[in-house]
Amino acid sequence: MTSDPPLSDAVESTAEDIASMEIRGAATIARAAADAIAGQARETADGTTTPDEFDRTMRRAGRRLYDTRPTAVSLPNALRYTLGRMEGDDVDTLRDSVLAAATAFTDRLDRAQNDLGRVGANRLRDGDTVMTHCHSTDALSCVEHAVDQGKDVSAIVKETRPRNQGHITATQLRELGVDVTLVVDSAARRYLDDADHVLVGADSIAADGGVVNKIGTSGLAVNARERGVPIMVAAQTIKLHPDTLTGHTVEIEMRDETEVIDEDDRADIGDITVENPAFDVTPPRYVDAIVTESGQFPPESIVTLMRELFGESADRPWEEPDATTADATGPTA
Ligand SMILES: O=P(O)(O)OC[C@H]1O[C@H](OP(=O)(O)O)[C@H](O)[C@@H]1O
Repeated sequence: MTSDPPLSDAVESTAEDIASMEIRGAATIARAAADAIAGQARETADGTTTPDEFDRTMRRAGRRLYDTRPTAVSLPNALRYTLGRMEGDDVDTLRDSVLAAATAFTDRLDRAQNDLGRVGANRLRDGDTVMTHCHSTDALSCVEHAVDQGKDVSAIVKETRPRNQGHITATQLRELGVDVTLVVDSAARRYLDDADHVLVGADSIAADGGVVNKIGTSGLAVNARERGVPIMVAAQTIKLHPDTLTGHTVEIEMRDETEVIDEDDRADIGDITVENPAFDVTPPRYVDAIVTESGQFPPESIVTLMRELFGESADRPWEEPDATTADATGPTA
């Protein structure tokens, strides 16, 4: 039996960069995955490949990308869109169908983020202060549109340990001309009295309206509710997790402990356990609005939009055609 040929550099390097978080953020991961699938399609359609081999290689590329990070559903949704539209009886037609789907997908991403930003901006008033957590391009789009509308917006930016994505948020908000106050995560409750909104993104949204986002979001939301500060989640519809329609839960990624403490410090402390969950689940009752490119929704009604977009269940085109569909389950927070 011959072994499978290596996957393209586009897929291998994208998979490595997603796993190491060189490429990060749910929408950015989705775009990179679609581009990598297009790169694989171009490379595989080299004139010697059969249609069956093309199909098998593309699915293998999808699996390589799928296996990198488990929580952000934008990645499998990008694979659903691109591989799910692969069709044709010859390799050129198969390749062209994948390339067209990848281009359509990335165009939709741009439009969705822009449309969502306009909706989110309507919730922000002149003079408002938002508190942010992590770095979300969807959330920043809302601020950018508010600024474009001439509104003066300020931000309290949580650092977001362990990887400090708050620094990226602070940099990009400054580029928009927004006044930024950077705080450590544990100072959030103290500064909530100065905030008019909590504004966060999402990695996945479950059918019950639960929001899976960077670890610390749920605690922030509980504190914000106690202080009466509304919680707005900016999430284009590729963040909707169709497997949750059929009762599956969203797997929470556990990352390496060296992100939390370096090996020397750890050795000095002695025998301890270090846990590093990347995400948590904010129950729908703590979320005021989910802002998408299709308008804003109370979390309890997001399931309607999810059914419209995905039907009752979602395909897994990165799997072999005869593979069983079991396994989107995993530990949840
Ligand atoms: O798609 P956009 O809004 O850019 O990002 C969505 C989310 O992705 C990030 O995760 P990570 O930093 O990749 O672990 C954050 O949790 C952020 O809210």
